[in-house]
Amino acid sequence: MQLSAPFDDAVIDSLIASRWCTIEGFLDPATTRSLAASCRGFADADGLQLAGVARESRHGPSRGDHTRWLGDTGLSTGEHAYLLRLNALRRFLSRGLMVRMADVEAHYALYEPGAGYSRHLDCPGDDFSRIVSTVFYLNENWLDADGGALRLYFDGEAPRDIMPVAGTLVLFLSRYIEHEVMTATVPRMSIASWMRHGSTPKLRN
Ligand SMILES: O=C(O)CCC(=O)C(=O)O
Ligand SMILES: [Fe+2]
Repeated sequence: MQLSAPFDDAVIDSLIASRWCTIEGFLDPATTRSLAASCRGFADADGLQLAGVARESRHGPSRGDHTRWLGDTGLSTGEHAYLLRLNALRRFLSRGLMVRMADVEAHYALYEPGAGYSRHLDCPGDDFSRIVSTVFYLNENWLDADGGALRLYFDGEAPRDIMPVAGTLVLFLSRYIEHEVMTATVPRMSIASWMRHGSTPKLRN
């Protein structure tokens, strides 16, 4: 797959109609594998930190993932490819949704077995600078029995579970979709990203 492969207009239609969608094969398998190896490497070298909400808050959502922001210490080839593709998607969505998203922020996340992230919105307090949330999954050979779904909640409808399978990118409108990371029985790796209005400082949580 080319990094410059076009995105399907159905992505825009789904985001408008349902406020979420998935893109399969967002990156090629080799790049996806290299990102998984980097995430594992950071974990092994103590290069991930317990995420902000877990460290700082006794109220609000509880969260057990360990994270590392992309770009804090330069970019690997795989990270560069990921951010190129994500920024192409940001420009595509900005046009399609007619919302100016100027910026992305992205972090690796590793959930060890038993860790989750309770039901929450990605817009803490009154900060609505995050417009679109995306999560790119890095887990090859994931089984339903491993758990670890991302559960999306909707008013008056059954929740939807997305399995964190390598190559899948899930997208949703940050302001509207409450969601939860269910615990897994094996380590669960991803890159969570947000497309934002560019005018406010990054949230870093
Ligand atoms: O990993 C996921 O599926 C979702 C992560 C999430 O909700 C977050 O980082 O805010
Ligand atoms: Fe979230």
